[in-house]
Amino acid sequence: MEKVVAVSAGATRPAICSPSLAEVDFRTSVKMSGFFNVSRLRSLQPIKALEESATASVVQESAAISGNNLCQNSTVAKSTNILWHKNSVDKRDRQQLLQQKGCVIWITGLSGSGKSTLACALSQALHWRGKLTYILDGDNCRHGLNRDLSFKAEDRVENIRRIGEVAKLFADAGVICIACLISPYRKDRDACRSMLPEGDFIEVFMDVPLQVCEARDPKGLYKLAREGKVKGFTGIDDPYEPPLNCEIVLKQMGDDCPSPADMVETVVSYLDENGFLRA
Ligand SMILES: Nc1ncnc2c1ncn2[C@@H]1O[C@H](COP(=O)(O)OS(=O)(=O)O)[C@@H](OP(=O)(O)O)[C@H]1O
Ligand SMILES: Nc1ncnc2c1ncn2[C@@H]1O[C@H](COP(=O)(O)OP(=O)(O)O)[C@@H](O)[C@H]1O
Repeated sequence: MEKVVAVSAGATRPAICSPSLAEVDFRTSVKMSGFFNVSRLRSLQPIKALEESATASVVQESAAISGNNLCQNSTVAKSTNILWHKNSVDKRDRQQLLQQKGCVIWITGLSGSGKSTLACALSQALHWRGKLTYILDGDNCRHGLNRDLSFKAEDRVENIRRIGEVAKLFADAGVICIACLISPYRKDRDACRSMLPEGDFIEVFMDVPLQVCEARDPKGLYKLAREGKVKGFTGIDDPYEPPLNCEIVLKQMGDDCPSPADMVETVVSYLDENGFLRA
């Protein structure tokens, strides 16, 4: 796997700015050409052939997209007598429409390491390039989808698994899905990786020292954890397992943390070089 280390802040990088007219025009034309491609595809393919291919590939599709590795995950499958329904519009069609490849950018790191800041800046930069993104933020998901989960180990495992499953659906929709959650356990991040086709899970490690995160402490939670008022806080009295071999490491160099714009550039370059920004 390729490892990219971000340069330290101080290097001159273009600032994130609003879209130019040329970019807006490009965006419009991408949408239009995508629409015509899919319409043409559908009109050329007889309905019967579509139905046959739908039935024939029940097993393949469920293995590729659904849960062929469900048993490796934390939950045991309890549903029985279920069949996978294949749709006539598939991931390739959606990617053609969007002129991009669906994938998951999984941002992991301590609280305060800058996960949400990067996710937000990255989503904005890609949006301006006409790319469809969606952010799954751990904090935000805990307001709804994962509101029943605490921070004890088994609930964190389930939090990671659910976000992994949702991220997989977004990637299948052709979207560049940005998941940003502490996800402290290596095994569970790897389980999310294994849900996706090879190469489509891009793990980004915010390699920021605990002291820096603690000094930032934007929510005051480190202070509460040090005072013993919040128990089981990651990095203080709960573990964080850094990735061993992830795609991108965004590392603090000396006293300088790379700026969000530098980090965005590193990730966008990776996406570009690996073909995710075209169909
Ligand atoms: N005990 C404990 N440990 C760590 N974090 C805590 C805890 N309690 C609350 N918070 C806040 O919840 C945010 C982390 O949620 P995640 O869903 O990303 O966590 S995890 O992946 O399930 O470990 C995290 O947000 P971020 O700072 O954005 O990471 C914290 O603000
Ligand atoms: N690259 C950066 N350099 C300096 N400060 C940053 C950087 N990224 C984020 N921050 C600041 O650090 C704090 C935590 O960032 P946040 O994105 O909320 O982290 P996380 O989502 O990992 O908890 C915020 O106050 C944010 O403004």
